[in-house]
Amino acid sequence: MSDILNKILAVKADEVAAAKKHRSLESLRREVETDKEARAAIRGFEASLRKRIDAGAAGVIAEVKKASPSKGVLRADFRPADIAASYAGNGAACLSVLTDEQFFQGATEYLQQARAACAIPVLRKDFMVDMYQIYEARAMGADCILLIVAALDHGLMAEMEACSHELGMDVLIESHDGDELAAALKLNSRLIGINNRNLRTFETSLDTTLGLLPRIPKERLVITESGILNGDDVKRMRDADVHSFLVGEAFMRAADPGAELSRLFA
Ligand SMILES: O=C(O)c1ccccc1NCC(=O)[C@H](O)[C@H](O)COP(=O)(O)O
Repeated sequence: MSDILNKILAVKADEVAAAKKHRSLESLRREVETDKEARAAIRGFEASLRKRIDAGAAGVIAEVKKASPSKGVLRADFRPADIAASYAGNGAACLSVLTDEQFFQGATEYLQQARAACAIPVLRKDFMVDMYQIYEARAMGADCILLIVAALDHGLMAEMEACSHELGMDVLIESHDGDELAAALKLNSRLIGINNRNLRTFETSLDTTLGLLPRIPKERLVITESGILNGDDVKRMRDADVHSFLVGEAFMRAADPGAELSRLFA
């Protein structure tokens, strides 16, 4: 069955094949592994979230996303550097920047512009299907990558996680149901994302996070993702002891994304 997630994954496989023709994995790997300056400049993604949470605040991963398959264009006047500076100035712990072009109107340059405009860590938000993209993520300056359990078999996911850690990046493992969560918990990363949105149907419910929460050991850091739209949503999560949030649409639709972050998480 070809749902949107399958379509995205098929396009990704083609994109990676094309990228490898342009530049080999060996060449990309060599650049990443020998760039000591870039390695030293990696910003700690998990550390930034934990710092906020330990101080009693929410750990907000603020998303820089022009458009999405479920909602279309969210922000026509899209200036990643301004958005990033606005988020950082209003208490975001980290950024998530869409680099997928075809489905989210994202770009590698947007990640680079956003990261250069602030001092907080940046997640490359894309659909990883091949080891090549892990090196690509580091080469473009990402501090963290996303692995979506629904998109990967366990062996490849474990290999991608190990490689990312070796390169100094943190890894956010995303799941949406009990089986995916069980697979996520077999990995080493402490960052466990629960996506409230079903990526195949777009149905979104915060009950997804609340339902899976009791199964997650305390040493993992739970990040509730998608569908956080107002103060009641934030309160519902914080009352359940969930203090990390990945938010896109609510900020992207606001005239001033940073001011909206500040208002939502006041
Ligand atoms: O957002 C979509 O329409 C979408 C469709 C298919 C795969 C992934 C998709 N979104 C990625 C995300 O998970 C969200 O960008 C992120 O969690 C923020 O969600 P929101 O606050 O609801 O914009």
